[in-house]
Amino acid sequence: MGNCCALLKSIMGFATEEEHDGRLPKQKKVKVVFVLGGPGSGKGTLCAKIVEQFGYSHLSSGDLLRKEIKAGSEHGTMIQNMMNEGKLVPSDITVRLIQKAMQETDNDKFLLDGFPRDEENVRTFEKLTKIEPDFILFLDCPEEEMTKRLLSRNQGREDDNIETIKKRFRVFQESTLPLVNYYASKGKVRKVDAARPVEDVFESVKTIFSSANEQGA
Ligand SMILES: Nc1ncnc2c1ncn2[C@@H]1O[C@H](COP(=O)(O)OP(=O)(O)OP(=O)(O)O)[C@@H](O)[C@H]1O
Ligand SMILES: Nc1ccn([C@H]2C[C@H](O)[C@@H](COP(=O)(O)O)O2)c(=O)n1
Ligand SMILES: [Mg+2]
Repeated sequence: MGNCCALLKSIMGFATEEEHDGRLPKQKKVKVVFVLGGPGSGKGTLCAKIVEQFGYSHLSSGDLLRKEIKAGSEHGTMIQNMMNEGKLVPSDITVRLIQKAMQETDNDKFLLDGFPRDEENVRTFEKLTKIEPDFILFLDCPEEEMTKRLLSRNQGREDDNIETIKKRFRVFQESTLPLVNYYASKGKVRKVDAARPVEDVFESVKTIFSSANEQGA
């Protein structure tokens, strides 16, 4: 590797082409599950349970972005403005945060919660990590139920207000659902009815992860 590439890698925290091959730097071969669903469908709630039972590490892209805002990083204000508008943050920023978190986590199994959200997220993730997801867990829930959950979540999220929630639903419909359909056409989507009580949803999720374990997926 040339000095220039090494320098770029140390500054930007990403691997050069020759290091890729489906692995993170340090030759880490990883399993990735994308956890998708509308705002308030229960992604974070279910991920916490999957971590406990199946030993994955949970990376929420929304949480990583919120950490950037809190840390007062270079992009913090822009990220905050985008989030308050229910818009998506540029993929380069989100993917680098995910990549860095994966590199810093001593595990080879990751749940990417709320990622990818659009086609640009997918393209950037593939380009920078060369990782293909094992499968997509899709939490299917009607907007009416998700709205009720978000308005009573009470975690101090500025985007949990009815105007922003409507914008987030629109982004989900227009940018994220087409991705779910794309992965479904490749047989990669495991869809769960998420409008039921948490324990019932988790029963379905457990079946999916147990079967993935058996198949070595
Ligand atoms: N199956 C469920 N039934 C009832 N309430 C639920 C269920 N799953 C999650 N909740 C509650 O709904 C709220 C939203 O859940 P959660 O934060 O897990 O959703 P999310 O998909 O991660 O949302 P976001 O996309 O906004 O991050 C939380 O208050 C959570 O406790
Ligand atoms: N891949 C992502 C994930 C999240 N964001 C932004 C936009 C979302 O409205 C916000 C909150 O995400 P959540 O915690 O609900 O998953 O974060 C993004 O731009 N790109
Ligand atoms: Mg969440």
